[in-house]
Amino acid sequence: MQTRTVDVVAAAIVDHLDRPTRLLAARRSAPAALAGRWELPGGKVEPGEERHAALHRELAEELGVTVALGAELIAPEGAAWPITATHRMRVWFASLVDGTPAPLEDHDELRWLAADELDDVPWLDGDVPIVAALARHLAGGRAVTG
Ligand SMILES: Nc1nc2c([nH]c(=O)n2[C@H]2C[C@H](O)[C@@H](COP(=O)(O)OP(=O)(O)OP(=O)(O)O)O2)c(=O)[nH]1
Repeated sequence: MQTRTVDVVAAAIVDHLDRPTRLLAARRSAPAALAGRWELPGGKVEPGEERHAALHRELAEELGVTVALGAELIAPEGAAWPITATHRMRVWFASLVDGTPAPLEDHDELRWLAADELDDVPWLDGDVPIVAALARHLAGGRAVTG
């Protein structure tokens, strides 16, 4: 039987899209198997929902913020990052437009991490290559505007 792939969207929220130096990381509080691991805020795209709309909805629900989306962080093989055997994730850079991020839902801690601090937290396994790509952007100081 073929398993359907679950589409996830997430945001690499940075301090500035024109010269990113820090990334907002979120620690999961549930489910138990993932609690304590760090990720990019976001979630599953609902049936019939457009990806950007899903991402804005998730960020409002989880962090209480509005963002401006920048460039997409494209995976080496196609746009989507294969985060688990059944889930693939699209990632966009984003910057805050309104609200102060708070761990309202699904997370119990948030941290702004500089390029040399990204390894300080235990990321979800599927995020490790994504974070490595993000580290290069933070260190490189190039614009990630849309
Ligand atoms: N949001 C997010 N999910 C990730 C990341 N890396 C990773 O492997 N995942 C996995 C964890 C989950 O199995 C899945 C996303 O599910 P989720 O629980 O965040 O989605 P959701 O907010 O829509 O949750 P729900 O409605 O199903 O409760 O993708 C990441 O960086 N961000």
